[in-house]
Amino acid sequence: MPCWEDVRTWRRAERERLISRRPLVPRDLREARDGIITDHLLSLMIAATESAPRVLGFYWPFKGEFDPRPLVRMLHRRCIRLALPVVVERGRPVIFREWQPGATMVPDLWGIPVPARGEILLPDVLLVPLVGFDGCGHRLGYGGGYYDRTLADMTPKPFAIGVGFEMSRLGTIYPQPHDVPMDLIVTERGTDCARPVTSPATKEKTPCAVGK
Ligand SMILES: Nc1nc2c(c(=O)[nH]1)N(C=O)[C@@H](CNc1ccc(C(=O)N[C@@H](CCC(=O)O)C(=O)O)cc1)CN2
Ligand SMILES: Nc1ncnc2c1ncn2[C@@H]1O[C@H](COP(=O)(O)OP(=O)(O)OP(=O)(O)O)[C@@H](O)[C@H]1O
Repeated sequence: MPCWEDVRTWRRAERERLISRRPLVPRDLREARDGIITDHLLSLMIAATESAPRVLGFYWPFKGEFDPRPLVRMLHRRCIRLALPVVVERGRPVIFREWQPGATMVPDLWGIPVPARGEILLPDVLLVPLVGFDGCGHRLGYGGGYYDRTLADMTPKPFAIGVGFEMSRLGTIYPQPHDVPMDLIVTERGTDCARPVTSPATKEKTPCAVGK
């Protein structure tokens, strides 16, 4: 494994490359791709499986991320509670504040809207945006380490679903000890996971299906 200094330099360049490619995809293709991912996630979440949430942590999309808002509006109608990550301190885990349709939003440090108020919740399933990812469920984010710190800190650990696009797939992200792998990756091609997953409900190890 290369040293962390080299990995950090490589990650910075890869992030820039991957983020700059996202807006180049024509809008109609992006919308179609988001629709397919929404359908995959909806089937995962309404099935009685390890990925059916009581409280779903999602994110407010920025920089061309998959838009989970149509999905969460459907889940809200099914009485699933929803929460958004809020950075309360740089370099610390995020908290999750409840979000409901029509909630008053305020911009965070990066201009990402977060709920102005709301109960602090502990999601049992988490949607995590991917800047890049590899076939072992490792992800590249924006470089702040927020999701890694948050997942390392949460007990019980939520079922983490990385959401991204096939164009962001990498051979490896050169995983480091602090990188927390996703339990499942969802792209427009389907679900992808190379390791056994632990159900938050049963804590039993279940073989991870690679379904397309
Ligand atoms: N939609 C969304 N919301 C989210 C996240 C996310 O990844 N996506 N977060 C997940 O963490 C948290 C916000 N964290 C962020 C961390 C860094 C940057 C960012 O763009 N940072 C630098 C580059 C950092 C570096 O390379 O050192 C930049 O301004 O370009 C943005 C958000 C919580 N909310
Ligand atoms: N659990 C942790 N405790 C302390 N520092 C951490 C932890 N997890 C990650 N970091 C630090 O965060 C920094 C960014 O890590 P990394 O490059 O993996 O970010 P990322 O996964 O792309 O970002 P994000 O998780 O915000 O999307 C690194 O310097 C790393 O050491």
